[in-house]
Amino acid sequence: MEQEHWERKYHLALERMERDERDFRVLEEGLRRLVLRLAALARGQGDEADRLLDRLGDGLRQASSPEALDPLLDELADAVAHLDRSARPLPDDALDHPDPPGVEALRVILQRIVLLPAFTERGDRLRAALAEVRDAQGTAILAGQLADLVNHQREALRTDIVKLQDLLGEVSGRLGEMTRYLDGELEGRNAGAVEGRGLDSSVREEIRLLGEHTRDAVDLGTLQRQVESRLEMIDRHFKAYRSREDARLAAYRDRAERMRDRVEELETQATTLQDSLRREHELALTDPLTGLPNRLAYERRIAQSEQALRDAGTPFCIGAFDIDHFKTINDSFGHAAGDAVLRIVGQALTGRATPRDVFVARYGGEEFVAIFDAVDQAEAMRIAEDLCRIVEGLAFHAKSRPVKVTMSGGVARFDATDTVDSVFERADRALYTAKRAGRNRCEAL
Ligand SMILES: Nc1nc2c(ncn2[C@@H]2O[C@H](COP(=O)(O)OP(=O)(O)OP(=O)(O)O)[C@@H](O)[C@H]2O)c(=O)[nH]1
Repeated sequence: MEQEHWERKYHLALERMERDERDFRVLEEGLRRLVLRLAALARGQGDEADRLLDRLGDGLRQASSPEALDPLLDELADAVAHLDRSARPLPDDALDHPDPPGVEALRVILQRIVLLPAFTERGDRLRAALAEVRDAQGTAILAGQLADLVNHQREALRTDIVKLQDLLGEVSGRLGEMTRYLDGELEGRNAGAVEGRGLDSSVREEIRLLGEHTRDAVDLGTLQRQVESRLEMIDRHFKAYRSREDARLAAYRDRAERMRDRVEELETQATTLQDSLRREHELALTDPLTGLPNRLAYERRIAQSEQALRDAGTPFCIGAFDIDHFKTINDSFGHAAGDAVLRIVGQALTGRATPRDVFVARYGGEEFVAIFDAVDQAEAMRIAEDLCRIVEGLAFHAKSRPVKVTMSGGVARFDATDTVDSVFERADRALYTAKRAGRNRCEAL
């Protein structure tokens, strides 16, 4: 509202000045006529002066502006200065008399001049000068002064108008820019909203003061100073706001940067932790000697098979395996050789010869356990015997001597009434049956 108020005020001032300029044009025309009439009055002072007055008359009719008459007026004043002192003076009452028309016109124009505030001082002087006009010389000088005055005021007026237009352009541009900036700020950013509102109210206050101070400004200079000082204040608020905003943004970026670093650090830690947990988990489920799944892994795995049987009716069997006369290997070739046998047998049981869906784990000591998913007992037996053949086929040497390694197995199918323990117990019994039956073979129960 305040902005609208003073903008309207400036536009009014501009209109007034344009009106004044039109008045000046009328004034200029009046001056032209006045000089012609004064020239007519001055006629008869001498041939030289008359010739000049003729030229002045022509010049006045053709000249586009009073400045163009300056040289002629100078010439005229010069010629008049050299006239015979006894030349005929103007009649004493020439200025008071309603006639001749030149004097009346002069009066009218002077009245207009003195009505304009900017002319008051000069108008008074002109009026005084007018009272002194008694002869052609005085007439020419007065005409020159009038021309000067009009030119001077018209130039000053034009300069003022240009200045005012520049000022208005600057004010509108600056405020427009600021308004757009503030609109964007207040709309888009919550964090900066408080600061933005602070700036907004400061700017509004400055605009209010601007309106208040300029309301009473009487001339363009004062108006300009007021506007400039208010704009300077607005600029200062704006810059302070921008520097606070920049600082806030820098702090925010810094915080964001630190947070990103921290998140990266946490992500790395989480990955490391995950890796180590996975390793721990694998270790917990792996037999360290053979690298095979251990008994715990077997227990988890058989729970899954049991679940598949209960959910989808998928049958499965298990096999219990034990290396034959393992104690003898230990006793004959040492515990390390026994360990080597365990490793080699373990690798053979989980190697390429074993079907992919057969799960084999080290159960403990020299015992292994297998889960045969989705097969009946006969198929499980066939696979178990294959495994025994694989072990039998291993070429193991200890102390450069070939050592015969064989394995016996017992197979049991997981029945609906079975538990993990009961099925294992049956497979184990089948294993001992195989042992009793001569080893290196498999039995099923
Ligand atoms: N080297 C080694 N020996 C083990 C390990 N675990 C158990 N043993 C040995 O394995 C042997 C098992 O022997 P037994 O249970 O008597 O049976 P066996 O000699 O295999 O005879 P059968 O099973 O009847 O054929 C024992 O001597 C244990 O000390 C092990 O991790 N490494």
